[in-house]
Amino acid sequence: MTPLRGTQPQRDTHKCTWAPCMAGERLPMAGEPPLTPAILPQHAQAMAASLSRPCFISLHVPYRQRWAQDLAASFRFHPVAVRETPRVRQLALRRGAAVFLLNQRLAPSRAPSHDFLYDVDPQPALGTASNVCFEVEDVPGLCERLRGRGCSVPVPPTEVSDDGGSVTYGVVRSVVGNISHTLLDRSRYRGPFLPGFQPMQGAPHEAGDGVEITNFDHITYVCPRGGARAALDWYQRCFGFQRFLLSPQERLAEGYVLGGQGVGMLLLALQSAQGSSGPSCKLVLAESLSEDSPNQVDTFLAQHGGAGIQHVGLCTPDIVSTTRALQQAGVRFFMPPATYYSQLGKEEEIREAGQDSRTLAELGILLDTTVPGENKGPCTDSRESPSQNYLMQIFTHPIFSEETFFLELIDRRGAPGFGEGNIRALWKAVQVYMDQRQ
Ligand SMILES: O=C(O)C(=O)Cc1ccc(O)cc1
Ligand SMILES: [Fe+2]
Repeated sequence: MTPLRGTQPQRDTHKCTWAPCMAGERLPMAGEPPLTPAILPQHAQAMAASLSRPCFISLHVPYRQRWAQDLAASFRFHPVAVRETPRVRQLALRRGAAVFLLNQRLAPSRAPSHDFLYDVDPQPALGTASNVCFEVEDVPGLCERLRGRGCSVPVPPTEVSDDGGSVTYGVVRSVVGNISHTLLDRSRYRGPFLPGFQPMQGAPHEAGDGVEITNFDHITYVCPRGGARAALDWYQRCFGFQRFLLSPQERLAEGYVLGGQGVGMLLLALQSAQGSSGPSCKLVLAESLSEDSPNQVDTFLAQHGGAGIQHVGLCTPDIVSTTRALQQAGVRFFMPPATYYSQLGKEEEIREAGQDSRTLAELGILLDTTVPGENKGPCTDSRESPSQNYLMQIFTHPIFSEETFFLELIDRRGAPGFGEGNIRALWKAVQVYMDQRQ
C-alpha cells in the first residue's frame, strides 16, 4: 500500500469579482428550477456549477461517547470505511447515498486535534454535526475565491492519495456557529471512500430490513436571533446557493414567518444549483421569534452552545416501512398531538393521497398536501398526478444526550417544499416532549 500523502498543490491565483446577488429577481418556489445559468451573475455561475449534494456530513462526539454503535445498530447505517490514528477514529457510515462521518477522539485532550482528516476539530463538549462536505470541481480555485471574499479557510487545498488515486480538499468555515464545509474533488479517486480509510469487511446488506434511505434531502440550521439573514447572504454570495420561497405567502424581504398558536419561527430556504456533479441540496435556516421559553430553537442554541446543524432530512421512498423498521430497532420518534389527525379535513387529505390515516397516526407520520397550482416543478414525481402532490415526514428524538441534533425521514411524492401544518405539528410535539422533561 502506498503511504498516505498530504501535500499542498499549487494554488490557482485567479481572482473573481463579486457583485450583490440577484436583488429584485423573481424567486422560484421550492421545486421550480433555479434561475438558469444564463441569467445568473457571472460570479454565481462559477460557484453554482460546482457545488452539489452533500458528499458526507461529519458528526463529532466527545471523548468516550459511543454513538457510532447507535447509528449503525438503530438507524441501520452500515460502516463502510474506517481510519484510526493513535488519537482519533473516523468511521464512515452509509445508507444509500447518505454518508455520515463519525469522528471520535481516542484520548482526552484540551488542544484541538489536527488528526481529523477531511475536517477540522470542533472540540465538542457534546455531540454535534459540524461539517457538510460538498464535491466541487476546482478546490484550489474555490478556496482562493472564498479567501478573497474574507472567508476563513482553516485547511488550505491539500492533496491526499493512496492506492486508489488522489483527492484534493480544503475546509472553509461557515458564518453559522461551529459549521464548516469540506470542499472535495474526488474525480481522480477510485477507492471505496477516501484516501487514508480502510474499507470495512463484508458487503452491506441493505435489502430486506425494511429500511429504505436514499440520500440527504435537506439540512436545517439553527441560527442565532437576528442571524438567519446574514447566513442567507453568505450562502448566496460565497457558495452561489439560490433562495427559494417556502410558500406563496412568503415575502422576499421577511422570509417565511410561522407565528401564532404558540409557534414563533422564521425560516429561509436555499438550494445549491443542480449542476453537472449531481442534484441540488436544500438548506433551511431557522431562527426563533418566539417569546415562549423554552422552545426547540432557543433550546438548541442554549444546549448546543451556539448556532449549528439542528437536523438532517433523509429521503425515503417508503416512510411507512422505514419508520416501522427503525422503531423496531429502537429509534424513538416524536408523536404529533392526537389532534393532528382529527383536525378538519386531515383524514380526507390522507385518504385522497392514497395513504391510510390509521397507519400514519399509529406511527406518528405527518402528511401535507401541496395546494394544486403551488410548488409545482421539475421534482414532481411521475407516480402522482399534480393534484396529489404531497409529502410525509417524521422526526426522531434528539440523537445525542442533549436536546440538539435529530434526524428526519421525508417521503416526497411530488411535493418539493415543507408543509406548514407539519412544521407546526413538529413544533408542538417537541414542546410537549420538552415540557415533560422539565
Ligand atoms: O419541516 C422541516 O423539515 C424543516 O426542516 C423546517 C423546520 C425547521 C426548524 C424546526 O425547528 C422545525 C422545522
Ligand atoms: Fe426538516
